[in-house]
Amino acid sequence: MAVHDIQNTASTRESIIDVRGLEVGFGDVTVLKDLDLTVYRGEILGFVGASGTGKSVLLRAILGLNQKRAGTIDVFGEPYSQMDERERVHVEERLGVLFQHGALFSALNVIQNVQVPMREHWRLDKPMMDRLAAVKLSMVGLPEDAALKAPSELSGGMIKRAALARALALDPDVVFLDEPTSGLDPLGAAAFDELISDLRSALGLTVFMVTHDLDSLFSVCDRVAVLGNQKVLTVGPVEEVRRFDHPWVQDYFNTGRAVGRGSPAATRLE
Ligand SMILES: Nc1ncnc2c1ncn2[C@@H]1O[C@H](COP(=O)(O)OP(=O)(O)OP(=O)(O)O)[C@@H](O)[C@H]1O
Repeated sequence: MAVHDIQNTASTRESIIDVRGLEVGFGDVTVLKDLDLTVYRGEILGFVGASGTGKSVLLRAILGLNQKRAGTIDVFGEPYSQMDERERVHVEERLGVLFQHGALFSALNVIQNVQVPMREHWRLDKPMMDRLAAVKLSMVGLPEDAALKAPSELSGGMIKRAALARALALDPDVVFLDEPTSGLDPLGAAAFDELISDLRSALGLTVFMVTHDLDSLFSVCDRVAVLGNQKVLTVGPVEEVRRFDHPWVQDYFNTGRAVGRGSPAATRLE
């Protein structure tokens, strides 16, 4: 079945990630099949679907961390799987990732965490890396004294911000966010959404955001893609996607649960 693309703007916008006919599975289990999805430069794309449908599997497949069985994934117009090592490393530098729960290295302090990608990809002396990492921490709104703290000393919101600073370490074109607001209180989640939106405007970022958070979809996402039946069922502006005739979509968006952040109803969706 072809993707139901409510707002097909392919002719006018630059595709940054183009997934066609993707199949990913593990052993006897097929998680994704015949999946098509395009991410356009400069947009914030929200990616939703029931728990366990394969949102993180897709994110990891795009990053080359999950093997695909079939299909193509083009990143910046080039097929990822056909790149040589040098091209792949270059593309990796343009993709920042905030994994679910932040995934900071517990043995490193905050500024050292931010410097991990810099050490892997760049040859810079320590004073320069310290200066660059400090800029990233300030961009995500962390106070200066957070730099030398261990991850265990940070609040949930600060962990997300530190992980975002690490995702931004190499000045990427695209950031992948896996459930960035999960575990945050309503105000913290709203502040994080605002930060994403501000960074997109300031840096011209493209954002691929896996989320369960309805408020994020309505407040910051330009388009929303829905994963179901192993593929993208529909993609478009949230106000149109919410009208898509599919039981999960109707249940998720339109059963009175798409209400304010932090309400008991909204919390059930986390
Ligand atoms: N490395 C792996 N080996 C085997 N099965 C896997 C692997 N990674 C993911 N899966 C399976 O793929 C399915 C989809 O997992 P995934 O984490 O992508 O779901 P999700 O949509 O992100 O869920 P949630 O919203 O709960 O985070 C699950 O059944 C999961 O067990």
